[in-house]
Formats: sequence, structure tokens, C-alpha cells
Amino acid sequence: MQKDPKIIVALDFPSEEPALALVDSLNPELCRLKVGKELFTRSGPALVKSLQARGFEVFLDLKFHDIPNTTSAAVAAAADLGVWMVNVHASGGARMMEACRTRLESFGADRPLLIAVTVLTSMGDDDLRGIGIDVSPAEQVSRLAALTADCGLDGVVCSAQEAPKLKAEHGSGFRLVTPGIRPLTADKGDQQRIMTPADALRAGSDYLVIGRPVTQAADPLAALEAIHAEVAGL
Ligand SMILES: O=C(O)c1cc(=O)[nH]c(=O)n1[C@@H]1O[C@H](COP(=O)(O)O)[C@@H](O)[C@H]1O
Repeated sequence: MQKDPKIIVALDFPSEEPALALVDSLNPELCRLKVGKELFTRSGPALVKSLQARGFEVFLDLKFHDIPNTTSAAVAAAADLGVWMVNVHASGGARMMEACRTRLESFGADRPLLIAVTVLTSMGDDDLRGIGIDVSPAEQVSRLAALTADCGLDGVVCSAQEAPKLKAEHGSGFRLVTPGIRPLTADKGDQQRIMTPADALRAGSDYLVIGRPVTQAADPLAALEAIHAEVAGL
């Protein structure tokens, strides 16, 4: 396997059958896979094991957000599954994030990367105002990223638009995982804060989360290879 593929394909499928049909057309040297709420709720740990058995590393994207005791137990369950990355919502607060980080220490060097979601890439100014947050998405992302870094987590999920500022503030070791990636020819869909794959990496993204531009493509492997070629060498 290539040491550190930058592309994470989001397996947003309703069940195991179409997910595995797509996965069997992909190449683990070019990407990792993200399992989110819909697929995990249907197919659970067995599906994660099937993906790992096919040579793919898995980002378990369940965006945990609960009291510290519950959330830290959930990330430990993810670590038991042997996933590469797991995430929580930064808005769960410092005590929650610290409890998760501490709990994962017992898994040693093989522990999953622990990443916090800042402001969802589907949200803009109006959405934030609607939940009582009167600063821009970029300001709220900075604030939550600083809290995440203070808690010793490995990085954040953010939009690539915020990446230059966060890299400057937190350095290269703080991973930036960026959804809302759209090749120039792809539909924006429900995403608001978007960027092309190459621009996102130039902006400082470490990992590109890409769903529909690959999974809904007529030829998913060709779409993945085209994105891989676009970002090769960046
Ligand atoms: O945590 C995530 O992965 C995530 C955070 C975020 O702010 N925005 C976001 O789109 N995502 C996920 O990234 C994927 C994006 O998929 P596409 O919009 O189809 O490329 C989906 O699986 C989302 O759940």
C-alpha cells in the first residue's frame, strides 16, 4: 500500500451490497475509506472488518458528541475495531475531547487518529446564526480548532477554505481532514464551503474526503484515478 493515501472515499451507501460493489472496483493504494452513520448503522463492525480484509484503512466517521464518559467509551470501541481514524464533535467541549484522547492512550502507537469536527462544511453564516453562533464559519472553525489542539487531539475536520489559517496557527503535525471537495466538473450538491482537490492540498489539507464525485461517477475507479493524478506530487 502507498504509505499515506491522501484521498478518503466516503462510502455513503444504504447497505453493504452496493458499498462492497464499489469498493471492489477501487484500489487501496489510491485511497482510504470512510464509513459513516448510515452504512455503519445498517452493517456495523462486520462491514468494517470486510473493508480491512480487502486491504483498506478505515476512517470511522460517527462524529461522536455526548458526555465525556460515553464518548470516550465509544472511541475505545472504535480503537478495538482497528480503525485508522475516528472523530468526535469539537463542540462537545474540552473535557469530552480530553477524556477521548486519554482513553486512546492505552492503545499505544496503533491507536486511531482522533479528529474533531469543527463546523460542518454544509453550514454557512445563516446556519450558524440559526443555532445562536454570531461569528462567521471561519472564526468558529478557528476557535474550535484551537480548543482541539489544546486538548491534544490529532487534528480537525474543516473545509479546505479554512486550511491555510489553521496550518499557520497549529503547524504541520495538526492534521486537516477536508470534505466539501469538488473537482471542477462535479455538482456542489448540499455542500457550501467547497474547493477542488488540488487547491485543497495546496491550501494545506492533509486528507481529502470525497464522496459523490467518486461514488456516483459512471466509472468510479476512473474518477478516483483522475483525482489521484490531479493531486500527485502536491
Ligand atoms: O466528518 C465528515 O466526514 C464530514 C464533515 C463535514 O463537515 N462535512 C462533510 O461533508 N463530511 C462528510 O464528508 C462526506 C462528503 O461527501 P460528498 O459531499 O458526497 O463528497 C460525507 O460523508 C459527509 O458526511
